[in-house]
Amino acid sequence: MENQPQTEGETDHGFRVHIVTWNVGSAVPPDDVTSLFGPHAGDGSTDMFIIGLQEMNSMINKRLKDALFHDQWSELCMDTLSRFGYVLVASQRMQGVLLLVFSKFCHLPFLRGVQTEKTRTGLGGYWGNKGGVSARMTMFGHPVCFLNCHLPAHMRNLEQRMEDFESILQQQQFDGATASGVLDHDVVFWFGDLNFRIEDYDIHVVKSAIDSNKLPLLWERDQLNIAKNSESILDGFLEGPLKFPPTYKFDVGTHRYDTSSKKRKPAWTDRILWRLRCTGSPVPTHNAALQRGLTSWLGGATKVVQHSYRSHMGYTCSDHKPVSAVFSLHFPFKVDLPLVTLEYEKEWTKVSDATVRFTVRSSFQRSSWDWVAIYKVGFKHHKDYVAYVWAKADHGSQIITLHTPTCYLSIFSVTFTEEDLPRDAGEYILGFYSNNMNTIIGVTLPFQVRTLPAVFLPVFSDVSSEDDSTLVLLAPASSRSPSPGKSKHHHRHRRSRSPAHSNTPMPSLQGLSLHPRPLEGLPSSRSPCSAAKKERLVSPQDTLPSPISPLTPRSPVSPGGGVSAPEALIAAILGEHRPTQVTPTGGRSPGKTGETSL
Ligand SMILES: O=P(O)(O)O[C@@H]1[C@H](O)[C@H](O)[C@@H](OP(=O)(O)O)[C@H](OP(=O)(O)O)[C@H]1O
Repeated sequence: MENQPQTEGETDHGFRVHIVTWNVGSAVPPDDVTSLFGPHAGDGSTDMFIIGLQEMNSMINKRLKDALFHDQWSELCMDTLSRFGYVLVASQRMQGVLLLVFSKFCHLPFLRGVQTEKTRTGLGGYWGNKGGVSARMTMFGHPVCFLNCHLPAHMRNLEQRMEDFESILQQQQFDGATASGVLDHDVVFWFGDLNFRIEDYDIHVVKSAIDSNKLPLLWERDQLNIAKNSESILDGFLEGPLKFPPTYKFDVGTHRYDTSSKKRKPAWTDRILWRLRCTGSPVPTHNAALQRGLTSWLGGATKVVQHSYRSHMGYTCSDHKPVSAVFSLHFPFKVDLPLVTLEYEKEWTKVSDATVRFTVRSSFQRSSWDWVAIYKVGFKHHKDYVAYVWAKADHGSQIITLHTPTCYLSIFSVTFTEEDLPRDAGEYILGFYSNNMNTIIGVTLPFQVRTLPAVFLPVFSDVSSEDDSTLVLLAPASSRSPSPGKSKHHHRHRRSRSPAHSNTPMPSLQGLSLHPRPLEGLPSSRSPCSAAKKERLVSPQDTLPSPISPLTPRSPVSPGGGVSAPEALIAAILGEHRPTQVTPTGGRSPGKTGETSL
């Protein structure tokens, strides 16, 4: 029963995932899609938002434009969700089929091994008007896959739908030893315009069942419900009750079912299902006996509870209505030790103090193209930074190496230049981007930056504050002061190859003050994304501009590539203070994996 939908509002404190699917019928996006994300989109109760669209306008001129910029739907979703503190983690598009994965930024360090796939099934596999796009990752150590499909239309094509789904599942293979196929993941969410129809009844019977709210009559004639009893490929897929009317097909601009000459029968074409692997992923540890014991003791499998499954009948721009579902995921254990932790080295009371220390676990494989960035809360994706500096393994100044029972930790520092520092007041975070893992793998809590009236600020001197916790960053107007670069008191650690360096003379800085944000973990800012200085990242390797999608993995990463147990968990269970030692040479070398062991 635990996998059965609960009634809305039931108390549950899992990891909340909100999924939306919508066949947008080539429509231009409406001005506001906030309601798709539920009445509580901004209250931080949702951990991830997943959006699957089908039939986005993919005419050739539109696709060229979208290739140069983000498509309008992605922009709209990013604009909407970034206001609430959600960051785009993955996106995959195939012609009109799009998948967007957003997460609260505080979860980014624990979403690893992000990979995407796409499979064309249109025109015998040559055309991407139909098919599937997916994104997979481990969430706190547990492999989860999201698959958005657009299957063939029309009542008669039931068999083709099943064949296409099977072919998508077969063709989508991810790198890595575990969870290489979609169904190998502990949890799979399958959604989209699956195009299943209501059999037998004619259009009048279907419409009258809808009008008289006798939906259960139609459930038993729904092709997907019927197929679940006979098609082995559908084994294990679960779906909540269809308590909303069929979401297809409407006259565009109305709430009226199709009155065109096509006379399509209403159907629940737009669906959201989920599937759990029979046995969950094992608790990661080197000790096989310990692993078996812990896995069985902890229950082994991730549990999923559905909290709502509904349509959004108010939208009229497409011949389909959007459908959404909210789930909570209950992980038997969580891998929640960050691979990289960041901290401000000290109070940034002057420009030369803008130093960030970051601690890297030995098992994390660094790259020359990793960077530390300042992000304004409300940022949209990992390249939506205010500024960044390379965190090169060879250039970062290593401070110390600490040996712990399970690994060794190396501490480095990087320094932002005056030009890098935020000009806008607001909430910011620091993030560490891993090029190998193609994600932000370390974040700080948000901190406040306040602009102070520069006229009151002495040049290059600390400003006292009534509040002891207030950190004040001073930066004088250049017209009133020498360049800090020339000041012997304020030597700036300008990195010769810092991507954040600009040759353009920068406008003078306002006085800024940084305040540690008192709230723990949860982003609450709804401020729109900063229009502050943005510089395109051009790595020394790159001769071309950055990829169009900032989230396209540059190199395959290996899912399930060995996530070791959280020490605290093992220690707690074993009653030991010191868990089994994992040495850097203990067979846990991350190699090329995207999911580096702890
Ligand atoms: O645009 P695509 O991806 O090639 O496929 C079309 C799409 O599935 C439409 O929803 C469908 O219209 P209906 O929903 O009205 O059936 C149309 O059928 P049609 O050819 O009968 O118009 C399909 O050809």
